[in-house]
Amino acid sequence: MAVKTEHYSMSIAGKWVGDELDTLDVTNPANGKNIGTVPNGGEKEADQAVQAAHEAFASWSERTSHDRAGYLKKLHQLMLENQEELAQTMTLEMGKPINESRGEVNYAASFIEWFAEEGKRIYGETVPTHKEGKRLQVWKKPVGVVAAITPWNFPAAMLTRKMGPALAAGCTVVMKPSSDSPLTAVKLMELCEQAGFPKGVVNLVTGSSSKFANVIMSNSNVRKITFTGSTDVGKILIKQSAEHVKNLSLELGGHAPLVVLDDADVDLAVKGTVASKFRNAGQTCICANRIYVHEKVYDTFNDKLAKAVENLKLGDGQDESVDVGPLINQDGLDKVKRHMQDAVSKGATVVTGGEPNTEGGGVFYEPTVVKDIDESMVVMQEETFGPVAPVQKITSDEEAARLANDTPYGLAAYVFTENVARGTKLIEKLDFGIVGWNDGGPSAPQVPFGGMKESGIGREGGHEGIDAFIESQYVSIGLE
Ligand SMILES: NC(=O)c1ccc[n+]([C@@H]2O[C@H](COP(=O)([O-])OP(=O)(O)OC[C@H]3O[C@@H](n4cnc5c(N)ncnc54)[C@H](O)[C@@H]3O)[C@@H](O)[C@H]2O)c1
Ligand SMILES: O=C[C@H](O)CS(=O)(=O)O
Repeated sequence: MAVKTEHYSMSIAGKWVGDELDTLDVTNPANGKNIGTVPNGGEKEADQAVQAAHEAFASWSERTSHDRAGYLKKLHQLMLENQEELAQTMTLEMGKPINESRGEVNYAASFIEWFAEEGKRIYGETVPTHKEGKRLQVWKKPVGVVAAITPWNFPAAMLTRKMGPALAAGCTVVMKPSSDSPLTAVKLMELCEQAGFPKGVVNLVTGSSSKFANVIMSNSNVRKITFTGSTDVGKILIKQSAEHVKNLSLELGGHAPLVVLDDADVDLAVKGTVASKFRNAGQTCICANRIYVHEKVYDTFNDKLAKAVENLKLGDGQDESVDVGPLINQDGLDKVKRHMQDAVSKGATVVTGGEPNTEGGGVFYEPTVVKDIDESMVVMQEETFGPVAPVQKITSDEEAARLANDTPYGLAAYVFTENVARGTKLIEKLDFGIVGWNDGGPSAPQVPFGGMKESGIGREGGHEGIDAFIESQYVSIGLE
């Protein structure tokens, strides 16, 4: 794809705006080249977007769910028709291999499709009365204006996983993507415009996150804030939300354990480990971060995993044959290097990989397997967010459960065993919102995705995913 440095705009109240503002550069992490600029929006633009969403809310929420579904289904169709442009944009701005980007577009579109229909199933209740002359009902209504803040690692899916249910429920939306990957959001906004969403129903602001947060936390017209990103930022937002008791949904960081028991199908476990660990160069919230392998299969697993990892091709995601792209930026590379230096200094052994590669201005790290790991190493304590598979030996199911749960995080976990009883008993002990059992890729639009402990509050996707955008209104009807 020919890369030209283009300026892109924000969209507020159906108008493309912000061209008078300073700009933020968007950089291709595979080569460090500037691929575009977006407006560096501030509090004024955030306020304007909230006002536009507020003014559009009454008419949008009064439409029927079937009418709203029509717009969402049109957006779904446009996303699939424009899959290649969305995917190419995604790969250019955040490095994901092009085939993964194409997959993400389909995944992102699936949330729009699924929630177009789910919006038709927002049922109220009639509650048996306790008193003659009274009738008790529970009505469901859209929460109102929704502010959505999203991360860079899934530039399309993290937005549609929020805007899909929000719009289906009758809410209007103000989106603020990561400044590391705003261009996919711009393209998505263009498709919303083509789908015919009324002006102000969907708005896109780019620029300062903290200024955007200041506005959405203090503006009474914002009734819901939905955030996906790191636990550290999530904690900042929780504190900020206290002053006006803002309704928050949080999808935060992970540090997934992956447990291989001695009766596991080792080939399947290796396949699942590669699928989970090296997707998006290890930069997903549910990547296996800590791998625990029973001593009886430890050597076999490590040998097979190393062979599989050595077959992974590292390079520019625009190359169709590449399996692992760059990290998002130098900070991401530095964190991976820090984790590896700490592990090796404490006795870990690199089985394959283990080196950074910044040739041509990119920020790459070789797909890596490292063994002789123990829990004192930082790689087993902090989310690495990179293509490093640290493997620690275990001797029992009990030790597996103890080590797996020994983390503030609780997003995803993986268990490989062929024994139903062992798997059931182990998974029941795990404090994680998502568990892959003999499966390294659990995500889907129709299931509740989210974490326990410091991995978040609430769920996205599935029946539960639309609840975040609905208020229950109890109506007590006197018939005297
Ligand atoms: N649980 C999930 O579903 C999920 C999904 C994707 C990513 N993540 C997590 O996100 C992290 C990686 O993404 P990231 O680097 O973009 O995370 P991040 O927390 O640095 O940024 C996320 C978003 O928040 C914005 N932001 C940053 N500081 C802010 C502030 N003070 N106030 C308001 N907004 C602010 C950023 O601009 C970005 O848009 C990882 O921890 C990953 O596990 C979680
Ligand atoms: O990075 C976090 C994403 O939610 C992972 S997934 O694409 O939903 O599996």
